[in-house]
Amino acid sequence: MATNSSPCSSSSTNFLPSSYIKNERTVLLSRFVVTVPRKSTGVTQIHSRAQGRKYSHIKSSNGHPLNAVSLKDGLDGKGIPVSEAEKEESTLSITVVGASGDLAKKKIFPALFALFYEDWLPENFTVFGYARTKLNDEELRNMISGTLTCRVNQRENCEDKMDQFLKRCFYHAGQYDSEGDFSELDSKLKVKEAGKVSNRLFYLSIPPNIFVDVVRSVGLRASSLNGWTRVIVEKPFGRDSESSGELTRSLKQYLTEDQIFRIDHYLGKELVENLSVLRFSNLVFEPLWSRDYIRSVQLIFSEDFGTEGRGGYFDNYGIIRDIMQNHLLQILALFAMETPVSLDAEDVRNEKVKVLRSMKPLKLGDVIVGQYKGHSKSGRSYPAYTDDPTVPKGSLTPTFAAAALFINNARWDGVPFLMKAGKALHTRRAEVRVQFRHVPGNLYKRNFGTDLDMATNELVLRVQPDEAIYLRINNKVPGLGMRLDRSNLNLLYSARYPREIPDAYERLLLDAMAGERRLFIRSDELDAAWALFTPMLKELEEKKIAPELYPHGSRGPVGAHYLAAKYNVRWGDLGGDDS
Ligand SMILES: NC(=O)C1=CN([C@@H]2O[C@H](COP(=O)(O)OP(=O)(O)OC[C@H]3O[C@@H](n4cnc5c(N)ncnc54)[C@H](OP(=O)(O)O)[C@@H]3O)[C@@H](O)[C@H]2O)C=CC1
Ligand SMILES: O=C1O[C@H](COP(=O)(O)O)[C@@H](O)[C@H](O)[C@H]1O
Repeated sequence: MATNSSPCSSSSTNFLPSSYIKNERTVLLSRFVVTVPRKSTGVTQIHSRAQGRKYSHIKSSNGHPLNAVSLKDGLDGKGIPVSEAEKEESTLSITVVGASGDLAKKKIFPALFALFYEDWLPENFTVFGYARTKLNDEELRNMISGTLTCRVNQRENCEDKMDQFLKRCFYHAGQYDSEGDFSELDSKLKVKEAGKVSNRLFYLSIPPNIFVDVVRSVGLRASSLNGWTRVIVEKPFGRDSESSGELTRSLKQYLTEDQIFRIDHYLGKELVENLSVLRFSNLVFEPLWSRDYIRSVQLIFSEDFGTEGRGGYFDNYGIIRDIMQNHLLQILALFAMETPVSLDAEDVRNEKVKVLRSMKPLKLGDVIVGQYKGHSKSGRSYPAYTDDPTVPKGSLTPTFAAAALFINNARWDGVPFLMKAGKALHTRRAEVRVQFRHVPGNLYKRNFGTDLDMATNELVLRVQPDEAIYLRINNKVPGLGMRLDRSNLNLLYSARYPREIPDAYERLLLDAMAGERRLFIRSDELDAAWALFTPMLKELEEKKIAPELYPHGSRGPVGAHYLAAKYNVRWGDLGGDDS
């Protein structure tokens, strides 16, 4: 079967011709219509190898079977049905570029192992680590073995599974801008692929200044000749509209948009994924989902540790770019979008872009910034942000910010979407809080006391830790009198679903393998997101606005309260009676 003959449409298919990658190599290939014959292997043998594995019916996160998604309804690039044998003949190699780094060790290798542990990876898979650090295969295995864990509730065969997984892991040391080094990687990949249809996923777990170098080398020297090639790009995608646009243009010299998987790991979190389910599959919520009933929406992120070792990266970005412009804004878009036509990636992303483009660019007057200072408590001292040796002295980079955003459409006109994000605060938490309006003419007003705010209903989606969805309602305290209190209707995940919740990276890696783009950021979404934040960020930096200092481990600067008060709202996380 010929696989290399023509440039492909933008659909996702397991048999994307190599010309799907725009580069010298593929231009050549498409010009001379090179075809790579697929070696055939015994069908019986392949079937027996595949017996009992989940991968033959893998589902991506929107419920599509993996094969249906990645093989485009079981057709190859020319509409020819692809047999089961052919599907199983393909290989998948996942190359983690920046394998020696923090994210790779902490998240990516463990997520790959978790997928392997639960039989989500295909039969023929290989994992390669790539970085400059000189390591051999065994050293890579030793390095990552310390961070692999088995599901708490399924520890059987854990050691065996780890050994099996580690045997599939290999390492190639190379420079990020060296086409020669990537050619060598290509040769090693080919050996593992053994002439089968090869699908290649590259995870760029590296600093952003080398994204383009790597994509160039991958595109020119290490892309698949007969299968698909996809690249997962980690954030930050630029630091403003211009640099983000420049990055997108540069990447698109070597890749098509459909090959670029811009990851925002918050989209892979269980509760974020559930947001649309909650809204669109329950009759009770959607009718309330508008300015008619909702008084404010709050998106809150806090960490109880500082930049710790990442100060060098962080100082160039700050909390607004690190958390708000991506993670919190993505949640906002999912929260506020109209009902998509379907769960297909483009339908969902079209709705998200519409919301983002309906928003008013953030004004400096609607933002407050803070930075943590050193603090001593119970004989222990906690460092200031500027005590980090990788942070320049006198840095004005915000480690905390609160902002009020507005959506200029009929559904949300006038509703403040308040965001708050900070490092080195008193707790680690991420949540969405929906505050409903006061009950009009309430029969029970006098039972609430003077503070009507205390009596508003609030729906809380606690993304982490202790995933939960709860609704704060007014309730009669049992007894002969008529005393009301606020109680929670509480769906605590650990009680309802005792199974361990997969890490966000597992879901996202699986989707990238399946060619499912719904949870990845499209370039127009990214443009719209930067358009909202860039003017304010520029002004903040040009005016050298000094952040309000807050003690390490505190609840953050008081300015956040004034910002909420400006819109007649209180932060819901400060009420103190959370479940
Ligand atoms: N760590 C985290 O929690 C998160 C990280 N990210 C993003 O993921 C990506 C990777 O993050 P992380 O693992 O923390 O990054 P690291 O700083 O650990 O870098 C990863 C690897 O890249 C190489 N590298 C580092 N600096 C340079 C440089 N200046 N020039 C060339 N190579 C360099 C190093 O490998 P070697 O020297 O061996 O080549 C290093 O091990 C980044 O884009 C980051 O923003 C996103 C979310 C969370
Ligand atoms: O993207 C980032 O996210 C982490 C927080 O992720 P979480 O899944 O642990 O909540 C944050 O620490 C980091 O600064 C940021 O770059």
